[in-house]
Amino acid sequence: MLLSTSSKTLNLTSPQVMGILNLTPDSFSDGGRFVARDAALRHALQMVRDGAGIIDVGGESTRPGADEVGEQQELERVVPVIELLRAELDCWISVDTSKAVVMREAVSAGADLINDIRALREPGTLAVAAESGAAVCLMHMLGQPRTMQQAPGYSDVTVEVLAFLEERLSSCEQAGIARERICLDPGYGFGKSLEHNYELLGKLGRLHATGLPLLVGMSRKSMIGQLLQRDVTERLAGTLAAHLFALSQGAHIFRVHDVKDMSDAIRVWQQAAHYQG
Ligand SMILES: Nc1nc2[nH]c(SCC(=O)O)nc2c(=O)[nH]1
Repeated sequence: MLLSTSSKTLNLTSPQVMGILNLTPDSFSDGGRFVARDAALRHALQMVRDGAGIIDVGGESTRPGADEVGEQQELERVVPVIELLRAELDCWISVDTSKAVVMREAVSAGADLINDIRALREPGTLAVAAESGAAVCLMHMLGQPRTMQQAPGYSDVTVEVLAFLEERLSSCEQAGIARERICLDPGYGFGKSLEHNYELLGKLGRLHATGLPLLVGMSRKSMIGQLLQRDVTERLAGTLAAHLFALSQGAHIFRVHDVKDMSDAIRVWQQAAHYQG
């Protein structure tokens, strides 16, 4: 299984860890720690040393209830950092954004993957993604971050998430984005109740129907915190368990804050899986 841009390819026969680099002062789990550019670079370098194959750079917090960030502010947060990372790192760089202009400038600055929680539904984003040549992650979200957790409802969450992703996939293909450039993400915590999230994790294998790589992101999220009644600094064990379950269901890319721990967990899991009958 591969994920490609117009000029390079990511080998997904081995699980890939995507390290989260939040450049937003209100990010719920490390808000404000990495706003300074040199701190951002140091953290990214450490995540690569710890096993990250992708660094995900985000300039807008999309935790439940978060307010939107303006275009100029998001550009000023992410573009200089992507330029800095590009100059120092060989790994893939993704930009976590839903804005067309941020996608365009981030890819020009060296981003390899457009990670869009709104699955290229915002104005101009399909065209920008298509002409950028970057890889794309299409994620399911019900509603918008400000209100998505108020009363999410589905008749069958897995069926509806799969249908949404297949619809976005066909929109991408019509826009000229080749399937080899696309990975899919069920969007844990984005318009889902606790039960919806765990049903979607338990049935994650259903999303292989698309034949595309799967990216999952559950790191320190409320689906861990609510179940365990743990605050955000106490969610590592739950985070690792959830992502190893996704690995057992064939997921390919794991978007986490704690890269070293996730890399260690994957190695131990793979060592045993190697001997599985
Ligand atoms: N593809 C993808 N991108 C994301 N960006 C965020 S921001 C909220 C947080 O990290 O809690 N979550 C995700 C996710 O689950 N998947």
